[in-house]
Amino acid sequence: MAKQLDNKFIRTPLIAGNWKMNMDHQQAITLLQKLAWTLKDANHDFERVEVAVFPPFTDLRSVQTLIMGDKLKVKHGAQDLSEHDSGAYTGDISGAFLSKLGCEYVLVGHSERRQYHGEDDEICAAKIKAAFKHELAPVLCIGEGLDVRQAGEHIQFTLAQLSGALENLVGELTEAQLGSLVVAYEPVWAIGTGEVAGPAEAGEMCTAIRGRLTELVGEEVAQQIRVLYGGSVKAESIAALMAEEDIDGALVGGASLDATEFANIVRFEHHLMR
Ligand SMILES: O=C(CO)COP(=O)(O)O
Repeated sequence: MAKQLDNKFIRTPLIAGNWKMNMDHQQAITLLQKLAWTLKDANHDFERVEVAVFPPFTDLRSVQTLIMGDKLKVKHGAQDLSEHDSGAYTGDISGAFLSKLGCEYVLVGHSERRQYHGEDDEICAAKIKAAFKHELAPVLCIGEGLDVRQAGEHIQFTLAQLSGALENLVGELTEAQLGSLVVAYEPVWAIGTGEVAGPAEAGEMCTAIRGRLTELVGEEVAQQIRVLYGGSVKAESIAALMAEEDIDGALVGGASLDATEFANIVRFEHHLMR
């Protein structure tokens, strides 16, 4: 979320861990407990840097129970949702169910869903709408593949994904809803490869995303929307990324499965003593 100070919006950094298809519900409890203890020992200020985890669907009830029971300040979300509320959609998960499980966020259009499940901008738009309907803040994932990057067309490609998902929705959403949106720039060539985008390159893209958001929703709302970077983020690379003006956090994959490493990413301002 963003706070207004002297007519300037201060966006609270968000460090989010996308566990993907890893950690059953028992492993999820162990990982989340270790993360919570590590951050508590470091006196982490969750108001200063927000922390969220995105476990597999089967873990969400266990995660919700642990967070509620131990009053943890870690937030949680889901990795996907159906564009439908209920009905004959075998295997799909409704945003209504996710909201009941305490989810505050939901990923929409992750590149792996675009790749393996054929999710396009139209489906992403429908999922964003469903997310807001069920009071979930959507995290819209966009980003180019290696071929597009090598062709030097990565900025227009990524901005087209952003516009494709949002432009027909803007008139139906409130400013509060739009301001709660999160956009995650995740260049596909950096996901799972160990090749993190350089801060300048990631920063340039996120500034371009902020510019397109301004065109779509206006300056005031665009300044509230957090733009994250994702793609091989590690404790050693996060600080330089966060120094970029339009990067408000990270969507972390592999490194989020290691509580100490992820806690060091969260504590990017002052890494934990190893
Ligand atoms: O896809 C990602 C997060 O959603 C990034 O994954 P990695 O951090 O493993 O590259």
